[in-house]
Amino acid sequence: MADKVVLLDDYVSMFGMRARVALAEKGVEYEYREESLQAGKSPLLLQMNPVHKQVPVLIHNGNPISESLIIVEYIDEVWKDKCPDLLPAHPYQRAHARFWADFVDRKVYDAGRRLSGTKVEEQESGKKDFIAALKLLEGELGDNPYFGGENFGFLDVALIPFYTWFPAFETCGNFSTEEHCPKLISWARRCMERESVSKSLADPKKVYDFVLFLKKKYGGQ
Ligand SMILES: N[C@@H](CCC(=O)N[C@@H](CS)C(=O)NCC(=O)O)C(=O)O
Repeated sequence: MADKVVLLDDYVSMFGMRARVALAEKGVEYEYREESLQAGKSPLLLQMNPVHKQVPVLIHNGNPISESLIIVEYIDEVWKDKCPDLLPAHPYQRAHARFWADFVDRKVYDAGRRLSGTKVEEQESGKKDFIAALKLLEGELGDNPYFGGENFGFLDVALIPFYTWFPAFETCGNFSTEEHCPKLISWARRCMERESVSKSLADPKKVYDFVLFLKKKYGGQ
């Protein structure tokens, strides 16, 4: 029997984009179900992710998998024969890739949320922390084409969706990521040359519109 794969997602979600990129890398066909979170959560989302009630959720033959990094690992393990593994083979390198992906969630996401948020007192510290986190990631990239070395891998999948949010962050914080982290921007452009990435990521203009919508909703300027 053919696999039935469904992705519950929100178009502008950086976490959902990770699942989309990983599925595209592996050439997995799936049904995309947009959860318009502003309009409320669907009964299916609440049933499939009763703990966090968040997207993305991957439903594979009826079994739900939540949390974007866990989803990417799951996709990598299940569709092994489709393309080179996203996670490295060596346990130390796997741990290293997971460490930096976790860093993206703790530092980059958190700083971006603050810098594009509505609390003026948090915006400046968010901007400072965002640039500092990207500089650390740029150091981790070094002179490699990808975080996975020569091959596009797990940390590339974890970070590249944030690139679609950069214009919104830059406009909110009045700065240029490229001025601070030119090598990281070259990396992002390299990733965008992959069809699996370019066809899976959101349009940055729509992301920016979403940020403006949130600002208006929660009372920012
Ligand atoms: N750690 C989660 C974060 C997921 C997340 O924050 N999803 C957001 C959309 S970007 C969501 O569903 N928000 C609705 C809510 O939290 O109620 C992951 O990596 O999947």
